Amino acid sequence: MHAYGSQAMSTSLLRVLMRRPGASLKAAKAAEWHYGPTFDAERAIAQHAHFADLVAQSGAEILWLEDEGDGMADAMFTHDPSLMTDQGAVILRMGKRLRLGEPDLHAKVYEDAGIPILGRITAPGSVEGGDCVWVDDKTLAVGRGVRTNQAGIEQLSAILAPLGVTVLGYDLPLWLGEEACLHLMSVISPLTETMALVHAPLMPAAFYLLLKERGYTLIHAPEADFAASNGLNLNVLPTAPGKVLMVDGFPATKAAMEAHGCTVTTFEADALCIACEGGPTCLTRPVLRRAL
Ligand SMILES: NC(=O)NCCC[C@H](N)C(=O)O
Repeated sequence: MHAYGSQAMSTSLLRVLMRRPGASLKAAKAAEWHYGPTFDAERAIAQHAHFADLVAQSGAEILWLEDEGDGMADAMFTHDPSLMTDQGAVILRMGKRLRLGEPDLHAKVYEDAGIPILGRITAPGSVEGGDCVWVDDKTLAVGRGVRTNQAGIEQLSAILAPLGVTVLGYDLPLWLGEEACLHLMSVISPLTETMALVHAPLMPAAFYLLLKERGYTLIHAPEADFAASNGLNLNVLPTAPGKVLMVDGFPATKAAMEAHGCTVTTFEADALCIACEGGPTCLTRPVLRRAL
């Protein structure tokens, strides 16, 4: 079996790139990184360790990056600096200035692991992984917003065209402003190949309609949970179809997924996810997903 490859969001997670937060997170100033009032680096590190245990227990092999003090506090959100395809990785370029160094970390991991790199997004283009959603294995939806721009979408489209992949760009709203993190994945988490948890009011309308046309079942996450969690109730990681990891404390969202047959495991993440604006999908870059 190949040790890489994924053009899906919810098939079984077999291999994943993660970065263990450490010295850089401890040194991070919340105001500079736009972290919220519940930020506490020591607790975030402990919560990340528990989350990583759950990922490992799901059966996924974790490729680890270590945080030894390079100053890249957000690099624990490994979903964003690269994208995986069935043919290899694409190295992205971050829209958040403080994160510009991260794609090189991913390029090195892939080179060391013998995973081909298909291309790289270059200035003035920017694309973050959190803005990319595989609708099916030949259709990639990309949110155009504060983090991902039109130049980036055009570059990504050219890199993926030889794979027969169509890239569709959708405008995101500004919502809480330029400094905040609103990715396309902030308003949708695929749960199976045809079911997703969504926050419809912030979804690009044309994207919402595309999913309905494709026969997706859209589960509307309770709006009170979305507001209370800074949107992190919605950011759930499938480790297999219908089997997800989610941030603890939002039972109504959990119940909505369970009512659709999902198995949901929660972990405490107030200091990690809610404070740092990134959930379980953001903390993981799937390297290998397969339908088993
Ligand atoms: N895919 C994601 O939604 N990633 C979350 C990234 C959070 C990080 N603090 C950021 O602002 O980029």
